Amino acid sequence: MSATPSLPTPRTDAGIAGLAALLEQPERAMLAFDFDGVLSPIVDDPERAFAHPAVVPVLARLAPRFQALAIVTGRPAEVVVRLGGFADVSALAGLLVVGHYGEERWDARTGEITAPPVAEGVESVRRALPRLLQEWGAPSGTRIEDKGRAVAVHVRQTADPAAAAELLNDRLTALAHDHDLVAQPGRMVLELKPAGMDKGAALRSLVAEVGPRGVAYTGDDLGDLPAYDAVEELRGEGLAGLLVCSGSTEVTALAERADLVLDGPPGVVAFLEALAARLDA
Ligand SMILES: O=P(O)(O)OC[C@H]1O[C@H](O[C@H]2O[C@H](CO)[C@@H](O)[C@H](O)[C@H]2O)[C@H](O)[C@@H](O)[C@@H]1O
Repeated sequence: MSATPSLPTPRTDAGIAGLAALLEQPERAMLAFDFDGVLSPIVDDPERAFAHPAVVPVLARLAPRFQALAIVTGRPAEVVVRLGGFADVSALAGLLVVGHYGEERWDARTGEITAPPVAEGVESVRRALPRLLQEWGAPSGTRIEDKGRAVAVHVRQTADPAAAAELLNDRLTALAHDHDLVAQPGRMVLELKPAGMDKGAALRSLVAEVGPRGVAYTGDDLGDLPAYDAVEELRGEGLAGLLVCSGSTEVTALAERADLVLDGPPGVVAFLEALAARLDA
């Protein structure tokens, strides 16, 4: 017989209260997750960033227990649904997926995506980028990811990602501003996206819609910091909150603020399995 996995103890009082609220009233709590680096291990090719194999099974165990499960991603919602394998999983029929930092919403029941029109600047940037990257001397391995509603420039596959980011990030940020876009830094990536939406606004909007008493958010990257801010604000408004970090050596800003730091996507899966086991016990 296998032993029930043990739940880690959050390192803050607020986190201990947040986890207790999830365990005491899961039917009044929402679990929200980032995708890349949290539910899916970081890989070189964004198109191959499939969810950790244990993610769908454990989310399917948790879904009937919790008021809501949500994914809040910087990716297009459709991409995350595909890479995650979330479509057509009956236990996940209520899964909430918001893409592009909250601009897009996937409906699990119909498979449809709701979104505003694409910002004009995105098309101009998409056209200009290949030539500009060449002019700026972007090193071999620099990759453009056309996200439809945003454009990302990846340096993970260059020989020296830090040097490539040093060369490109200020230029890309100026380019974003010239086209009424904003620059969103991430793990060896800089994204040019429309202003006005971030994961904090997206999470608050989900909380307003679902109405939980407790919320846990798990992130790993700089784009998740506004969601951390939102959880802290919600705590101030009386909700129980748990800040979870999928830890890495690439970004440490979340680990400094988190109640619970886990060891990357395998650590996130182990935590969710322990949560499910505790609720099943
Ligand atoms: O909000 P997220 O779901 O975390 O999306 C953030 C970015 O994730 C992707 O890039 C990251 O993951 C890639 C695949 O593992 C990796 O190659 C890259 O270095 C990471 O930055 C995605 O490609 C970006 O568009 C997202 O903005």
